Amino acid sequence: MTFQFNFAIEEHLENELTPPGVAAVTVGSSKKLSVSKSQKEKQKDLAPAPTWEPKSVGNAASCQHTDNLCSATDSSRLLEPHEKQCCLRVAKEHVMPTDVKKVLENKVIDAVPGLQNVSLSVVKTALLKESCSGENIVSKSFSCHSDLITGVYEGGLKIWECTYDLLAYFTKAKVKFAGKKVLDLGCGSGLLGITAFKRGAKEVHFQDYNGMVIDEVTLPNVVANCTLEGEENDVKEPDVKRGRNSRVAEELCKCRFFSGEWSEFCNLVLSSEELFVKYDLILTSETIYNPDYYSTLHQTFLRLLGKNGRVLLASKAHYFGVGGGVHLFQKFVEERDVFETRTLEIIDEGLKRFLIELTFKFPN
Ligand SMILES: C[S@@+](CC[C@H](N)C(=O)[O-])C[C@H]1O[C@@H](n2cnc3c(N)ncnc32)[C@H](O)[C@@H]1O
Repeated sequence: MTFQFNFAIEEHLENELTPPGVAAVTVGSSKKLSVSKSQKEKQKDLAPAPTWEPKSVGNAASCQHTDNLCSATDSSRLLEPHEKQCCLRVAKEHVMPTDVKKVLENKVIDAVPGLQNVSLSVVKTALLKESCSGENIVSKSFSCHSDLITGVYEGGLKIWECTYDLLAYFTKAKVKFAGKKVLDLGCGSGLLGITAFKRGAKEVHFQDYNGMVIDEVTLPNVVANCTLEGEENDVKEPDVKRGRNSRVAEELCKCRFFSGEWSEFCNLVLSSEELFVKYDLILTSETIYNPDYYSTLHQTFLRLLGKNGRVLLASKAHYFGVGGGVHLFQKFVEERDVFETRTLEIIDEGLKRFLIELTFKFPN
């Protein structure tokens, strides 16, 4: 296991935050941190080296080769006592500001094939500078050398590679979104939901564990993809501009944003409308890494998926360090006997990855 920290940060921050025994190395234009040799050797014992080898998944994903996952016990050593208990993060709906352009203030836009995405390194640097405000997930993740801290930060400030697998599948399999109600579950950057939205979904809901991810990444990404297109032909006439702005606002009303733990999120959405219409499609990428969450995740599908709906799930075969993976999850689902699982695709290059569909076994 290569134990690298993927955040690009400014040098002065790095000096302040580099824990003892950790060496900073420069890779290309971004700084990466690696743990001291003895820690690295320990990690080697935990995971077979070849499975951690970098792989290429196209331009956009090429900088995100490795996942640094630490188990609950590993990460809890670095947490405050109150954070060590597994807490149910309360769910909350995040409302789109009236002036949508405000969401993009201080954001730098990166190119992801066919989509806009705020630069995650810029977001992380800004969050680090804000030091202790908010959830402080970036500095905690930094201290843990991990892309995940169980119950504190669940990885939404990175685009995980299975997102790209699912995006490619949408095109290859001509997945239909028109008129559908879609949930991007564990959305992080929200690229799956954004694609569904751009391809005609009737309504798209985005959920992430961390409110900060929704505010700093998901919302800006939705706005960027809704408003930036055709910006270069920007019109000067106020009437035309007003018309277009109201059309954008109308479009954005089709999106809703939620943070919080899955069972709390279910309670919130189910009670948010008198007659909640369940989702036709639940899209979810890299959300089955932790077996402790399987029961809640299964319940979420059960409670929120329409009877003829389907879940499209993308995952690595196995997540070293946390223990989850496709076979374990499929076994869990089979034992519950509620959903049928079908393997749609196996991507067998670099880290083995799977695309899976879940549908109700007995829709009636
Ligand atoms: C590894 S990240 C993947 C992010 C994104 N789907 C991607 O592929 O880039 C896992 C996501 O699942 C969500 N998540 C994981 N466990 C969760 C839980 N127990 N409750 C709520 N959200 C959870 C996190 O918010 C996070 O965004």
